[in-house]
Amino acid sequence: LQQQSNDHSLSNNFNVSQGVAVHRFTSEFEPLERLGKGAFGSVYKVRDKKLKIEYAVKVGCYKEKSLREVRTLSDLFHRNIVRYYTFWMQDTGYEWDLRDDSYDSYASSHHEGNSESKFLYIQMELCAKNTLRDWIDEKNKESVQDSKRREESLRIAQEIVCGVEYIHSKNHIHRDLKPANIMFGVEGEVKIGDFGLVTSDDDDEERTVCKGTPSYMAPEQVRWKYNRKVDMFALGLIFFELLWKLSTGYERAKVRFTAVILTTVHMHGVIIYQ
Ligand SMILES: Nc1ncnc2c1ncn2[C@@H]1O[C@H](COP(=O)(O)OP(=O)(O)OP(=O)(O)O)[C@@H](O)[C@H]1O
Repeated sequence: LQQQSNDHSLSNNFNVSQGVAVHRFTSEFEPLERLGKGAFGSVYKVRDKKLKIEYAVKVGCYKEKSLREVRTLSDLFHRNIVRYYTFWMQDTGYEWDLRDDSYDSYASSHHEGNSESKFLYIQMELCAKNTLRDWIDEKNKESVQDSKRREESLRIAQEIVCGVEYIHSKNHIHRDLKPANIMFGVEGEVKIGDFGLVTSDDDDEERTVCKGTPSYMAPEQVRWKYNRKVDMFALGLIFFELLWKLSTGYERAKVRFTAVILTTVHMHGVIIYQ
């Protein structure tokens, strides 16, 4: 697998995709299930036909910016970060037909006449289906506060911090940390995923537009000038949700409001007396 990963390094893949790999997805993998759908595209559970090993493959329209997810993932190797294997581009997309559980590949319709590859495929390790969002929702269903919740929350929180610390040590900012982007590996270990909004900690150009998920975004993230601390803001909100039952949007908004006030106080040295 390491060899395969090396063979298909960032620079090699362009050549591979323009040459032989036109239908690589369906020729090498058996798609088993659609795991999720996001802004970029869909993520599929697949089985490698030769190796008989299951992976996750993310399929979306190719844009120059979508390569930053691949670039970052290929730079990261950590137990708490979803493992990247390889990527390639095809001029055919892929659509899972939910009505009859069948699937088909399709040619791009919106870039017709353009001979360049138009779909990006990212092969990753397969994580458990339930994300941290599901874990929190499940815990919130329990009427009495589960005594194990604190214990498990602490372990999860520590692992998220480990992953984020590593991302920052490589000079990246995730920018979209939220429970739905935190998954679990085979041993229940945390796996941070969805690096679609990742940016470099010294790349001002990428920060001219407001990006992220509003309910987890640091207040300064709407402006151009911010740094890795925006990830820490999101972490704080995730820790609240891990530990306490914030079942309504109103409760969530209250926590976020408090967090914004505290951040403002911290950033501007303002003390508010009530
Ligand atoms: N490696 C993986 N293993 C298992 N499931 C995954 C994996 N990667 C993603 N998923 C599932 O697919 C869903 C969509 O993935 P992801 O968030 O990466 O896509 P996206 O298009 O970038 O979404 P977004 O709109 O949040 O940016 C996730 O919520 C998760 O449930």
